[in-house]
Amino acid sequence: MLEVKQLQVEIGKETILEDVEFSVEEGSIVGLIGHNGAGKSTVMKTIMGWQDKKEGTIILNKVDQDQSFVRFKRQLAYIPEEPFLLPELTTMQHFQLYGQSYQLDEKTFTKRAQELSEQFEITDKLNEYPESLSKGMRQKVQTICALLPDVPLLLIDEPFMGLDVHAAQDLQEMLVEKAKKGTSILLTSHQLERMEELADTYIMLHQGHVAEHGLIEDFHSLSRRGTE
Ligand SMILES: Nc1ncnc2c1ncn2[C@@H]1O[C@H](COP(=O)(O)OP(=O)(O)OP(=O)(O)O)[C@@H](O)[C@H]1O
Repeated sequence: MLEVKQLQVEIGKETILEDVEFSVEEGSIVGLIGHNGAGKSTVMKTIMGWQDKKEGTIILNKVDQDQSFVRFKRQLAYIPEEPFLLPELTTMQHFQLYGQSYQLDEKTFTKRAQELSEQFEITDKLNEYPESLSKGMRQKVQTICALLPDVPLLLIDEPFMGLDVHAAQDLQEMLVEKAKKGTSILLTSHQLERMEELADTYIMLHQGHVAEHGLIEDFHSLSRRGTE
């Protein structure tokens, strides 16, 4: 589904990612794990095209990022670590912007926007601008934007960070449901217990390299062994 090959990223003179290779299967949840600064967000941003790569190929459902960027991009949605909302748009206008850019038909858009707003309990915030929302609410708006379209791949950076316990649990269940229906999910989280519950496989980055990868059960035993 997603194939990342020989990815190299430089920022200024520094090599941030070197020879990063991994793949994500259809309907699987892959946890991208690593210390602060390991390169997790850079992987996400490079897949999104927010960060240039020096070398490597990124292919999603046979569409090469370098050859057909618009077709590539329409197949994925991203929830960045920090909510990235436009100050001049209300919550609903953000949803509409995403609905249009992913070409959702009106009926599907209205149904999903309503369902997700109810699930995330922000129906009373639809006409508010980002500056009057709390951080957690902005995170919810950003999350809903990414969940509105049914894309083959979701990239999610620290999805549970700003969310309260209930919202985090709801989101976890929604992601599992999405994956069951065939969506592939690549996510980062420092909340390793949640990652162990959610992910099928893991990729551990260390200083811009893939240090380890495997089934999440094996990560579980490794992390336990480390604390014993
Ligand atoms: N715009 C930038 N300019 C310079 N260096 C950067 C920039 N963005 C990232 N880096 C560097 O790239 C490295 C990887 O950063 P990245 O944000 O990908 O790490 P991360 O694994 O997501 O960390 P965290 O867990 O703290 O979110 C770090 O050393 C960081 O300082």
